[in-house]
Amino acid sequence: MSSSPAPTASTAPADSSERLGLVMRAVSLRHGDAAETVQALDDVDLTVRPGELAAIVGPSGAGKSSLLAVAGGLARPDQGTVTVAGQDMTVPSRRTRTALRRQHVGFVFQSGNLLPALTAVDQLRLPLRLGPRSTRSGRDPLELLADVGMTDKADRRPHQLSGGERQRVGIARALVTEPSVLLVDEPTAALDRARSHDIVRLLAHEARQRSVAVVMVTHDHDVLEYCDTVYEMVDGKLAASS
Ligand SMILES: Nc1ncnc2c1ncn2[C@@H]1O[C@H](COP(=O)(O)OP(=O)(O)OP(=O)(O)O)[C@@H](O)[C@H]1O
Repeated sequence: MSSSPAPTASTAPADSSERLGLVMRAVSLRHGDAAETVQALDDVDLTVRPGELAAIVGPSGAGKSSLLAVAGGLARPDQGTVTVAGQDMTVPSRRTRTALRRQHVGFVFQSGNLLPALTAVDQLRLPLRLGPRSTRSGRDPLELLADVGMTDKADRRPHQLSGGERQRVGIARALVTEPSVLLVDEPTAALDRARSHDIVRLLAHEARQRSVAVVMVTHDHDVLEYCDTVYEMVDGKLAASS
């Protein structure tokens, strides 16, 4: 783990480089109803700058998935502010949030979440077609597959790929629209130790190379050495890990 940039779970005003990444301030989210309420996020502050790979660790039920959902505009917080590339991800309109998400956010899931019928290169072409006009030029899918070491498997479907290869395609797919923020949920859950290291090294490399702010939820303490910052989440509260 490198020592810079320093963890920034603070309420200081965002500078211009912060604004290009992810900024969450005093964010709270409750699930449930009046009878039973869970405080999934409790006054969370988080800044992830472009080029930074931030890891979030913590026990099951701590609120990690809730944090990713709010950061990507999938859920609206009860309180607080969330910006991605300076855009407000908490606006009431679901349609606006979807458009912002497609333009500025990429998601990587546990096991790639690829569409079974599509070849690797078509997995990357699809978000370019679905995205807003500004993302349609995006990155060249074949070039991006080359960057993640998948050139020779561009025409394979997911069932013809290993777990690590599927995850590489999932990462390339998330990057093809040139997002400002990448939200990554347990990318190594289905991988052995060597593949896990490869994948997180790749994420760190891509974050720096493309100036993307990456938030990775993980249970895998083995891969934290590749992360710039590590946060711990417990009972909805986020703290910089010592
Ligand atoms: N839709 C929901 N309705 C009610 N409670 C929910 C809902 N989604 C999550 N919760 C609760 O909110 C809390 C935080 O859940 P969350 O999924 O964010 O945790 P997590 O840290 O991602 O857990 P895990 O590591 O097991 O995936 C938990 O107590 C969970 O039971």
